[in-house]
Order: sequence, then structure tokens, then C-alpha cells
Amino acid sequence: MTATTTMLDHDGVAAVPRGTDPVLTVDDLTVVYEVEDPVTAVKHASLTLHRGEILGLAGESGCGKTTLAYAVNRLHRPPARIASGSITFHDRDGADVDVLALEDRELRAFRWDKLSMVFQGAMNALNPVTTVRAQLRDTLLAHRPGTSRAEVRRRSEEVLTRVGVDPRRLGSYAHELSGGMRQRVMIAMAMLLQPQIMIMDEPTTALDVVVQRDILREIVRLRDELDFAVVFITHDLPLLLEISDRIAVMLDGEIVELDTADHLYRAARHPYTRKLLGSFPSLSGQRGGFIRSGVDAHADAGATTEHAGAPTEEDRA
Ligand SMILES: Nc1ncnc2c1ncn2[C@@H]1O[C@H](COP(=O)(O)OP(=O)(O)OP(=O)(O)O)[C@@H](O)[C@H]1O
Repeated sequence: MTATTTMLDHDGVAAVPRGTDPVLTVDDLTVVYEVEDPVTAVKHASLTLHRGEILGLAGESGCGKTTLAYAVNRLHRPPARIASGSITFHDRDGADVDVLALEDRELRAFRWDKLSMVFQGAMNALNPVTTVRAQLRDTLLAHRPGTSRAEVRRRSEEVLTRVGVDPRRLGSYAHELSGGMRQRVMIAMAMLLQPQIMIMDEPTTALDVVVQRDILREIVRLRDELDFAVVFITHDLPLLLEISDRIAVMLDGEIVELDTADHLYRAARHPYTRKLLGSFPSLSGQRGGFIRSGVDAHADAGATTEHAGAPTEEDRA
């Protein structure tokens, strides 16, 4: 995927955070899987997501990215338990919401409306026995019960168009759509209520590279237009460097570095980040250029291409 994602030439993504207005603050979050030998999957993680920014979350498999994302949306299930910390959503209207204190009913209202999530394989989450139209309508009416039929239709057509799906597909069932289309429908669903945050966990990994690139372009463009914040999770660091404003690097449950994409690329401080950068040949200039606007394809990322990016004891020190 690396070689192709480096072709994604989005050139309007700001290298600095889009404003300093926070939309989400995660403070000292620790998540433990209470199994026989408990696993602390997220360790004292703190981060602030700014309104309208794309924050990339990178790190090798098993470092805790998904656990962190699920916890932020309170989607974690036992044996996962939040052992410490706080998650605060800063609503556009000025109210602060203590996410960990939300009752079930409040939580259902919060999800999709304020914060939505698209996860890997989400395309398989579409209901196979109802049409796209019915699924969009049900989500909309569950959150905005008074919405008129005309408005439901208008909004459903609008979100599909935004993600590049012909509104005539409203009458389709999931099995009548390609994987890329189904994933786009899930992204449409996630933006239906105009949330202020979208968490995307490997949203395009199951798709072929051309479709991935199209969808990513769409996400960046939609963010530019609609100004929601995105937490984008992937193993694919070159891709994150292209689409993110800032990137958080996780190692063994800890956020070891959080910086602007440009700064991280040019001057990563943590040895593990440098190793991650070095594990993608396309970033070291040896296999074609890295073309994120304003980034020097031959800048020395301070690493070689020989390592596979696996952390060592030294990284963890
Ligand atoms: N249900 C579970 N029970 C016990 N341990 C778990 C459970 N789910 C995840 N873990 C452990 O928690 C740690 C973090 O897993 P997580 O899935 O959050 O990582 P990740 O960075 O998202 O990985 P990937 O990129 O492969 O999805 C891993 O050590 C994993 O083995």
C-alpha cells in the first residue's frame, strides 16, 4: 500500500493544527483488559484533538490504537475496563461533556450525533436485509425524530453524493454494492448527523489501493468543507504523513510522540518514531519521492530502510 499512498497528493492540508480550539481532551487514560494475566493496552494516554484537524494515530499492531479509539467512544466491552483518566468532549455550543459519565441513553444520543466511528470492515456492518435508504432513515430518525420525509430524503441523497455514491443507490441492498461503495455508505452514515468528530480505524484497509486513495481524498476534502475533526488510525505512516495535521505515535500502549506531521517527518524525537519512518522505503527517498506538499522527499528522517519498524528494548527505554 505504501507505494500507492505516497501518490496521494493532497496539497491543502495544513502542517500546523487547524486552530487551537479543542473538541476532545483525553487525559491520563488507562485501559486494562482484565484477563487472567491483565493487559494494560493503553497507558496514561493524553491528547487534545482540535476542532477540524486530522490527527493520525500510528503504531505497530497491538500497540493499543483500537483500544484507545473504542474507549473514547465508550465502545469498549469487558474484559476491557477504563482504569483511570478522563475523556471530555467540548461541544460547539460551549458545553463540556464528561464522556465517561454518560448514561446509556445519553451515550446513544452522543454517538453518531457528536462523535461517529468508521472501523475496518465497517462495510460488513450494513444490514443485509434492508436498503441503504432505510438504514440512513432509521439512523436519522433515531436521533432527530421530527425530521420530515422530504428532509430525510434530501439529507440521505446529500450524504451519499458527498461520499461519491450515486443517490440512486439508496434503493440498493448491501450485497448489490461493491466493497468500496459499502465502505463509502458507512462513511456517509458516519457523517449523516454532522458529528464534530469522526474516528476512522483503518477505514480503507480492506479495499483495493485505487479505491482507498479515492476515499481518502474524499475524507480530506469533506473535512475541509465541513470542518469536523478526524482521528485516523492506520499502520500506514506514509499515508498519515500525507493526510494528517498532527500525528500521535503509540508504542506499547503509550503515546510516545505527538507532533505536526511535518515536524515529525523532519525531526522525529523518539527513536521508535524514527524507526517507524525508516521502515517505509518510500519515506527515505529510495523508491521514488514522497510528495506531501512542502516536504522534502530527500530529507533525512534519521533512519535507514533496513529495519522493519519493530520496537526494541532501547525504543521502550
Ligand atoms: N479482548 C482482549 N482481551 C485481552 N487482550 C486484548 C483484547 N483485545 C486486545 N487485547 C490486547 O490489547 C493490546 C492492544 O490491542 P489493540 O487491538 O488495541 O491494538 P492495535 O494497535 O489497535 O492493533 P491492530 O493495529 O492490530 O488493530 C494488545 O496487546 C492486544 O493483544
